[in-house]
Amino acid sequence: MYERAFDLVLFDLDGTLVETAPEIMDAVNDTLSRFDLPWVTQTQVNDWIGHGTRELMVQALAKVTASTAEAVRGSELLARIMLVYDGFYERRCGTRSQLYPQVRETLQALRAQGVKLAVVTNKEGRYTQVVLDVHQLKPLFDAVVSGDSLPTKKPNPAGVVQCLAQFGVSPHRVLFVGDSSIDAATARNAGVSVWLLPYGYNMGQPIEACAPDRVIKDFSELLNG
Ligand SMILES: O=C(O)COP(=O)(O)O
Repeated sequence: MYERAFDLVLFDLDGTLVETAPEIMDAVNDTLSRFDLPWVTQTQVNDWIGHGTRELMVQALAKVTASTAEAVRGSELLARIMLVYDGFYERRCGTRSQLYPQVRETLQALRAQGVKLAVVTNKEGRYTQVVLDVHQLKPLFDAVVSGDSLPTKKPNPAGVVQCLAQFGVSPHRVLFVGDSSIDAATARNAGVSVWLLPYGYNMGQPIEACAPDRVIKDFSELLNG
């Protein structure tokens, strides 16, 4: 039984709470089509998720224009692409994403135990809100920190530190639940425990390589631990 081992549990979003990659790929390819550029594959998109949507598009553009990420980052094309992506992502969001098994039930059970819950994602705020709204997740969280909420993103621990301060919780009472080496590094940088799920987006690497405190097979282990 969980028995309040943690007073605050922080969750990554993409690949942890929600399987988002299929519709992200759709929106990326909608956008690339609009600019007469070739499509990218699902595997490529999965491996680019983790550093925020803008960075994902940097990688996609570098790939399809045979350019470098550095050249794309400063380009005027990227700015125009992101504006177009916004519209396509709005339309695609909720069409092919889904909560992973037992996510809603587990979040509700943790709340019933008095555990504070927060999302700490590198996804930009405008996209985070769309995903949380579409899946009716907002009421389940006490705080949401997105990739552009603060001057830094994960693996910088600032988002975690902000949540600790907001809820007055010390690091040894905090758990980070994620799906990637970015989440593992974030938790370590903040001095909190980290449990990782193997089914998300970890840039093609096995989750064990991140050396989390635990690898859990699904959300039920957050309650039955
Ligand atoms: O949008 C991204 O690339 C990453 O989002 P995540 O931090 O929720 O995995």
